Amino acid sequence: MSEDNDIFINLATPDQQVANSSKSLNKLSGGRWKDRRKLRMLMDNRPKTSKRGANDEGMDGTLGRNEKRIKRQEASDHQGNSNKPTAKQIDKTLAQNKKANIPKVDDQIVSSLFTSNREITTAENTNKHDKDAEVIASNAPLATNTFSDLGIQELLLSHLSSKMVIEKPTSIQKLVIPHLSSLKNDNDLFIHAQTGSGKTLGYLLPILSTILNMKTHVDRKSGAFALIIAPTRELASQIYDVATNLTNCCRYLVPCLLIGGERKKSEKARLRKGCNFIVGTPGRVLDHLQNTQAIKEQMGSSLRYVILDEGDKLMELGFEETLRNIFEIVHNIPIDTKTFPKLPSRIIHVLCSATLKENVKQLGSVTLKNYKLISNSQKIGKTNDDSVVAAVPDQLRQNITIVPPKLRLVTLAAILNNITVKHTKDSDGTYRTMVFLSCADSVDFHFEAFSSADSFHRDIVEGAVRILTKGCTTLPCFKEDEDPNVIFYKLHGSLSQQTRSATLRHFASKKDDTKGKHLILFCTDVASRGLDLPHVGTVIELDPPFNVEDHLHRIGRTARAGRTGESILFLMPGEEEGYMDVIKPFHKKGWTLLKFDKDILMPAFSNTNVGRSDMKERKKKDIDLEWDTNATTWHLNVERRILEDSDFKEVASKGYSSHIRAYTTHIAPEKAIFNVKFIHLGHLAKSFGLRERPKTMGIQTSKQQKEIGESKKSKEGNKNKMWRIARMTAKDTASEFNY
Ligand SMILES: Nc1ncnc2c1ncn2[C@@H]1O[C@H](COP(=O)(O)OP(=O)(O)OP(=O)(O)O)[C@@H](O)[C@H]1O
Repeated sequence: MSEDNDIFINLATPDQQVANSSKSLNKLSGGRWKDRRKLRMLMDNRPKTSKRGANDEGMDGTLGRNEKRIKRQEASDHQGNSNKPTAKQIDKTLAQNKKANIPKVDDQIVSSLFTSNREITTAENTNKHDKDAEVIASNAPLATNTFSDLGIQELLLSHLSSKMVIEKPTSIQKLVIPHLSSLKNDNDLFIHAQTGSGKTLGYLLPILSTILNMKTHVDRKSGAFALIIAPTRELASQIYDVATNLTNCCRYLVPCLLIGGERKKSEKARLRKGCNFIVGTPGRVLDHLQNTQAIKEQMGSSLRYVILDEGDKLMELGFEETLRNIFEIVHNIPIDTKTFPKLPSRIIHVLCSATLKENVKQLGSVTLKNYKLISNSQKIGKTNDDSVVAAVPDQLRQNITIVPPKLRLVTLAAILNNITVKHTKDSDGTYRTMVFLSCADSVDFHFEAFSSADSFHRDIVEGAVRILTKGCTTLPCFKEDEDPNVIFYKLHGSLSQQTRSATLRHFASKKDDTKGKHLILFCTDVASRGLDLPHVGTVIELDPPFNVEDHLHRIGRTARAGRTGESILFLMPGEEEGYMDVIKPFHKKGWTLLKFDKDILMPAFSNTNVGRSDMKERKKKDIDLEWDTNATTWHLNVERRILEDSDFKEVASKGYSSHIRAYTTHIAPEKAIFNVKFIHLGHLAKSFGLRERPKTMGIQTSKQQKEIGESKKSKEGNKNKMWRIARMTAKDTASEFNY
């Protein structure tokens, strides 16, 4: 199939064909969208009073609006075409609009959100969630076992129960703790378990317990017993926090954190003072091993455990060489078995991963000797590249919504609105929502779109954490005279380490300024791995994940350690609907298909009155409680901001362009599902508040074309040009999008 053929797949829909039969329709531009709509309806022979269908080609003919419209159409057809406007009438209406001095908006066609959308083909949910079935949380602590049964040292037992409120082990801890605590088992370990099943305590507890059980005097000068390496700074910091929490019961043992973005000098000073657990990212750990003498001295007599957390991600991010170098140095440090005879006589390697992929096996062959695989084999599914991935926790409620590209932003607003209404109005509990996006620029756009519509917000962490204040109306449930109770956050790899850390700290905090609020974090996949943020209630995947593992890790930020949680995956109509077959094996408990209009937009935009941002006070006659009108007004407010604010327009254009480029990086086996050629790019631009695709994406001015001497390429369509540019840049920038 040619590229052109592919591209046109999503352009023609039955409604459009009808609409396009009237040539002059395409010429409608300028004036108010309502006037153009009226005119368009007149030309379609629709009665004046008719409302737009929720989704003219929507799922199951949703809401019956489409049906009603067709009936009206049939009735008027029956009466003959006497109502059909003549070309003269159309010209007259346009002239009247002109005469009335109706402002033109950039001379662009402001398309409606609810028309010309691609048909949703999924009529039936083939993996339906059974609401009445009994669900046992699969990553919860076990009722019948205790840490004492597993031989955990007494000091630690009382600390776990009194200070950390952890009483019973999870299933993976039950398997790992005895193995790592016993001197008889000196084979390496491969820990493979569901998200949120407590892997961190699974390896930290037995190591600390073994050290305390030695009954030998130990302090920070005794040396480093364990080296723990994680792929991201956030995850390394989190493991460090857990280690610090645990060692609060024996403060003479000290953990140390080595991550990029922090001052190396102070890390060196800490290493010189002595530490017993080194936690870090691969690059920084290697840097110290090569340049800081103190770290090697720390490891001389004591190092017995090397842990690689999120092994598959370490390999995916290209750390193999760095890890090889780390191991070469570490293995060359001679072990003194006499000082601590009750520790293993060799270094035990532990590899943690929720995925058993070829690259992890490769890492295993570099690092593990005679390893034992510890996993919960009943909860495993296979991906299309034959990797084995732990399935979704049973108690996680998955939802999927198929949303046309034009409606993605407003549907997201509606979901955030509905969660805010449900969880913050009558509760003082904090509710956390994470929204996953494909790239940093898209995170920036969504953060700005929701948090800085007007002056009603206050920065808490400069440019990355914003609390909304009285008067803000970015979500339909906000009332001008009430505090919105919402804080927005953003997190991606282009922010400084200080900002990233401060943002996560605030998002995770349980203090007064977050109490009773809805905390909403827009983030890239930098937040998908291993992060254990307290009580994340909902995970929204606005952009589809780049592979199944990422999907499972993203949604794994909720429903952790037996708690409940829900996630919502956005897919676009058409090829993307096929993604449900890809993730089906991992969702043993099924999912619920949400209709974007009936289940999401209607509850958010009914019985409210979204005011136009360009009108201070609304006249009574303008008040329209129809949900679709409110949704359209909300979207037009965003579009208007973009037209008026050139900085915001740039953020939106960058967000859109990077989003498209990121989209082209979907893995080869999923290209039949996620292919930029299938997307209606103009409609997608709308979800970034843009009324047309940014020119820089694929349209070169004639001057630019001359400059680069590419006159031949002028024959190339805009869409193909953009696709070509995207393909060219995708290769170089792939990693930038995920992190
Ligand atoms: N035995 C337990 N009882 C109750 N809570 C626990 C227990 N063990 C761990 N937890 C809690 O469970 C949460 C998840 O733990 P952890 O981050 O180690 O999971 P994980 O398996 O590493 O998840 P991921 O694969 O997503 O990284 C943490 O908040 C932790 O405090």
